[in-house]
Amino acid sequence: MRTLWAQLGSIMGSLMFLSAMLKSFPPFSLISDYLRVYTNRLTSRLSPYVRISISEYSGDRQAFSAIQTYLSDNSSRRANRLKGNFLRNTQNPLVLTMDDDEEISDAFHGINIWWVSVVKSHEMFLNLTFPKCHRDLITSQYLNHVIEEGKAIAARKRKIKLYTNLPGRGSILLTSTEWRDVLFEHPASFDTLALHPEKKEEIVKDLVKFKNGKDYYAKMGKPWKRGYLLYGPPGTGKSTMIAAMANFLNYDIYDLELTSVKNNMMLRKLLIGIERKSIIVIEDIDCSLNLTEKRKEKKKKEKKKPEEEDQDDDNCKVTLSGLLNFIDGIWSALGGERIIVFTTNYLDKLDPALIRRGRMDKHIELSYCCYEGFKVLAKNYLDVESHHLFGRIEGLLKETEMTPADVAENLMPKSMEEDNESCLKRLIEALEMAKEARSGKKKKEDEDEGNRQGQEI
Ligand SMILES: Nc1ncnc2c1ncn2[C@@H]1O[C@H](COP(=O)(O)OP(=O)(O)OP(=O)(O)O)[C@@H](O)[C@H]1O
Ligand SMILES: [Mg+2]
Repeated sequence: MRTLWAQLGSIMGSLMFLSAMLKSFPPFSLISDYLRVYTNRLTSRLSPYVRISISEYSGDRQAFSAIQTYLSDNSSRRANRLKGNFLRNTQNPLVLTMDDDEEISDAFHGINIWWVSVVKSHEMFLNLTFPKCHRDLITSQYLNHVIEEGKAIAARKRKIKLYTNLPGRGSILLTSTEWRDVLFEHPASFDTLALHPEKKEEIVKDLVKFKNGKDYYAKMGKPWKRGYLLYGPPGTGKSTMIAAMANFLNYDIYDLELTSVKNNMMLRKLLIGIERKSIIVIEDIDCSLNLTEKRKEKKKKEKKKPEEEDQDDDNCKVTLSGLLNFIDGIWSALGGERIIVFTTNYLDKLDPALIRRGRMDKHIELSYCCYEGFKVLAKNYLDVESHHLFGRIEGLLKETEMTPADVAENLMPKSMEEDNESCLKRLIEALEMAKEARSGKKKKEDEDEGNRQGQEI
């Protein structure tokens, strides 16, 4: 049928060509117009097909790119002529899309549909042709299906990126800063995180609620954002948890190095450049604020007048209020689906204003390795789920304070030949040493306390 129609189409095409030729001779221009109008009418009357032409400037740019994604996915499997584009910073940099004027076919509920990509005067059109009798189904259901499927394909193919703020290009004086991205390929997941299962489940549930919470936040009239404060000693998995969060949510990470942001204005500029579906991370927030404190002290020494100080605050550094504005003010106004994570080793060093509830919605403590955490690490590093030495390790973990980082280091085989038993024994040895050191320290503290009390008496 389509072949027959294609032949008829070429006859109509010839008539259109004739009309265009006649147009160039003024005496025949009226005939030319008639010929063109009637050929068009005849074509649409006779044609058993409908053609819809969608322009890239048709309004909803997102819908157009979703259709493109859907067609690219289909075309790379079916079309004979493809266009290849190379992407930066990806493992599979070649992206294939259908070439101009190449046709690909699709089917929906048994109906055949044909798509052609056409470029006219620098404008791209996606033309779809389908049998006239299915007009309602195609316009009401098929097009929605294509857009939704295209969005889902894009989400599946989305690669997580890690952004860091670095000095702007050409900025010798380091007065400007901009985001630079690399592909984020950290393998951490909640499955491989050494954490008590109940705590893990609670965090995962919280993240799922946030990710699916668009309507919920809108109903509450609150911006779609959530703040997490991760605190605990070094090596307890704070950074690893951020990586697991990004992989779980499929969000980009924006690692904000606050100490290299010169002032509030620069901070604002950076924040405006953050896309949605992102985790904004400020690691070691206590150190960033320390820096602010040190500047304050320095200024006190220089004995500046208060007005001068305020001006300096705006011009020379990121202030606590600038940061709070980012969390509550500007940040809230920037759209949604953003998570902010602060990490610190010292919870008590932080300004209460920064961590009050509502700003940091959830405080998560990451602490020394528990037995449940050890079992996860043993599975990760040795692929072992039970062993006769596990009981001994469980007892020792209760009596010591060893970080998951240290447990992992001891568990890791030192050579290809080293067996599980030897790795577990090394961990037991390290735990016993830590236990001894701990009891020695405690004894010394008790003695010191005794001496002190003795002196007081
Ligand atoms: N809870 C954990 N689960 C799994 N691995 C962990 C965990 N904690 C630490 N590790 C391991 O130890 C290494 C260091 O952990 P990580 O960098 O996440 O610690 P941190 O809490 O961010 O430390 P710091 O306070 O120094 O930044 C990681 O590469 C990881 O292999
Ligand atoms: Mg860290």
